[in-house]
Amino acid sequence: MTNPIYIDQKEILKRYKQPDKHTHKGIQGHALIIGGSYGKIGAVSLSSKACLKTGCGLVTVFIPKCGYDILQTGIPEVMVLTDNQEKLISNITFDFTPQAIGIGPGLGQAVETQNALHQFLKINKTPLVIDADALNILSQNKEWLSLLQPKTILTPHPEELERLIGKWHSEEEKMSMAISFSKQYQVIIVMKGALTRIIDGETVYENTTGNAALATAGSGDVLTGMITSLLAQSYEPISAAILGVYLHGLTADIALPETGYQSFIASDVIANIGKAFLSLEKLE
Ligand SMILES: NC(=O)C1=CN([C@@H]2O[C@H](COP(=O)(O)OP(=O)(O)OC[C@H]3O[C@@H](n4cnc5c(N)ncnc54)[C@H](O)[C@@H]3O)[C@@H](O)[C@H]2O)[C@@H](O)CC1
Ligand SMILES: Nc1ncnc2c1ncn2[C@@H]1O[C@H](COP(=O)(O)OP(=O)(O)O)[C@@H](O)[C@H]1O
Ligand SMILES: [Mg+2]
Repeated sequence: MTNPIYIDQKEILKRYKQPDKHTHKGIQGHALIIGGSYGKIGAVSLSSKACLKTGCGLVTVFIPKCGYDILQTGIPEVMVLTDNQEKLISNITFDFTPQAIGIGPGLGQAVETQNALHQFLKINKTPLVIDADALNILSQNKEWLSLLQPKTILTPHPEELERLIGKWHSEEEKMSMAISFSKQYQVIIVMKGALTRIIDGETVYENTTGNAALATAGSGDVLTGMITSLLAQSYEPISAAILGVYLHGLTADIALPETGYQSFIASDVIANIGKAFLSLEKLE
């Protein structure tokens, strides 16, 4: 493995763009988050709220019918489209053009949902973040990987990564398998874990923020929303991944003195996104 590029303040300030003071919600990016199934609507709630709080102008979710009231009352700022099915997604349709899509949090892996993902991937040309069950479905149908647009962002945790690229026997082997996979399918891999690395072909980035407080349900769903938001705001895919991972980790570093490791939850990531952005502005 070549030496990684550290994702630190210097790397972030090269990429971070302050919003234009004349901007408006119509040009600040419209993101679509697709996911959820019965019992896992929370994953979409977390992801879509994080998406809004990371600065895009509009967020729509596409979820099964059972999540409609939950989303509309829980996060009134988010717009909601529903599938025909009550408990799962079976046919992904929407009548607008988002600037970025995040798919997978809480999605489940029902056969109908697998078919819906397949049909979606066949026609999708929008910048895309793929997480959680959407990754698991791809792992079971590896021939669909060739449908992905170049620079699609995949965000696996270690178990999802293993399902996707196969078993490794050493850290070196893991890295070389991930690099080969990234090159073969031209995808960006956010390899999540206690240490998060981002693979873009031969180039490897290593994050410097975050701590064990992030080992909590839904923190990855939040990351998906954050990266999708940055992608919708016209960041290049690699910059959206780098900035998203850095800000996500920073929220836990900022909150730790108040929450400790134990009481920090995914909603605390969302609550601290503002402070994470403000700390970048101070550095400029
Ligand atoms: N509130 C909600 O609705 C939540 C929904 N979630 C959804 O639940 C579905 C299943 O996702 P899960 O990730 O829980 O299930 P998975 O079966 O994909 O992964 C869980 C397993 O992965 C391994 N793992 C995870 N992080 C690891 C690390 N850093 N090092 C080593 N091993 C690690 C562990 O063995 C763990 O038991 C997804 O769709 C996800 O989005 C979860 O995100 C939890 C919260
Ligand atoms: N010990 C840790 N130190 C730093 N970051 C961690 C640690 N454990 C988990 N994380 C981060 O938390 C997130 C967990 O994502 P994921 O496993 O997908 O959670 P979920 O599916 O529950 O939302 C990832 O961004 C990961 O890098
Ligand atoms: Mg996850």
